[in-house]
Amino acid sequence: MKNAIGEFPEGFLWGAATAAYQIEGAVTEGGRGKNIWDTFTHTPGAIKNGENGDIACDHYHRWREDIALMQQLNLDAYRFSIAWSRILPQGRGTVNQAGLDFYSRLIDGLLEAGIQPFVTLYHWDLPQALQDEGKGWLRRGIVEDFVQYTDVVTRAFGDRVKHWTTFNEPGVFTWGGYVLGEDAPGWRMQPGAALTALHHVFLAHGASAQVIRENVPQSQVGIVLDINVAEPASEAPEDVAAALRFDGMQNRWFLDALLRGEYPADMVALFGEQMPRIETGDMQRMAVPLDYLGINIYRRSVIAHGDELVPVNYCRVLPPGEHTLMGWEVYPKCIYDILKYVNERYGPPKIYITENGIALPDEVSPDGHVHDERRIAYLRDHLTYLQRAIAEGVPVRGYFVWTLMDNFEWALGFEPRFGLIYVDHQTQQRIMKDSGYFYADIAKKETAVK
Ligand SMILES: N#[N+]C[C@@H]1[C@@H](O)[C@H](O)[C@@H](O)[C@@H]2O[C@H]12
Repeated sequence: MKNAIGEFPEGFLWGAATAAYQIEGAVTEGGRGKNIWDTFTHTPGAIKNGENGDIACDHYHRWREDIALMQQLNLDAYRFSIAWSRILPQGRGTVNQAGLDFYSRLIDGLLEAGIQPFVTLYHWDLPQALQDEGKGWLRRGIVEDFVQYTDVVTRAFGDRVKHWTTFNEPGVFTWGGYVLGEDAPGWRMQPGAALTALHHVFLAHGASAQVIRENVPQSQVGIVLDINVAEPASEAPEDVAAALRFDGMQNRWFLDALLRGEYPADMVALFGEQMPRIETGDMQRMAVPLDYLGINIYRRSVIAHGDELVPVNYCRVLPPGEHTLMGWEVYPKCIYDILKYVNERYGPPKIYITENGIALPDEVSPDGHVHDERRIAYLRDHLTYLQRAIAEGVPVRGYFVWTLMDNFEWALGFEPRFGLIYVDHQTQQRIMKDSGYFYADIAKKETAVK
């Protein structure tokens, strides 16, 4: 198909992405159990401006309106996550039928609108009961809980949902949740805790993939990683070495483990005593074949030696130039660089760009519109580099903007606006931004030439 950016493969999917906790709200409705983000956001000082996702975008009640907006965007696909604690309020055991019913209605609505559902099983919102019972992902037994959750939802929706992502950004929620304290459950522990949690997530991923394939004929199974090419801040040996350690922690730890069944030797040596306990067969259990790799990409990573983050000892350098409301550099070539990096080293069968977008201080102009020219430029420039990577043979089969609508941006609350659709979080009014009209034009199918 051809559009204003250029030529894309036939069947290329134009989508947008969200996550349950960031948009649904209704946290005490429909039998939903408490999760770790409910707890974390109500912890004083944890979230900017003391904000939380109790209401968020009220998507739980407004999903029909939101599907209509997806149709206006000409979306082929919609990536969303299921809240584990809506399905299994205590994390395991009794299934909440009202939770299944909500997602069933959403999936039926998407299909009726001609939009393919791409489901993420876990986008950071662990049932609080599992956290309370045994420190959440630090307990190896959680793998069986995730298997039960996978079994319930794939039996319920596998007749209509074919694309299943097990985890979103496992590195972020383990490192952020168990080391940096920036994400739920907000623990500041040793990197060893994050590595142990991550090992159990990898095991849960492998076990979940098998259940998905057993329950869903013709399923497509993948995982979403935030991979990022590291550039040394200078030619100084300590910066070059720091960039290699960043590449090891940010990229090879995940790609080697999940695609090759081994942790990278240089990082194993670096972590030493902090390595997780690996039981016989673990590495084979996690390295199950994938139908696709999801990549979230926002920026490049310029890395220098740093003394804080022991033992990886790297820090990010922010180059001059345009920056987003997240304090991230705008560097569109990052999408080309990461796709070439992954394809040349790992050669996954299929890749989706599962998140790409920019946080801006969007405002409604007196004319009632949101003139977000910078987001249009960001999307246009990244898509241009994406098209170049595809033209050079990288098997990218779809692109999902982060995000459909302005939502709860975790520890930063509602201030960073990433949406194609503006949301007034007081009134819940939705307004299509100029970038939404731009994206709708990109995504629209060429009208058949009569
Ligand atoms: N920050 N930021 C925006 C975006 C976040 O809102 C998503 O939930 C994550 O998957 C990923 O970090 C990217």
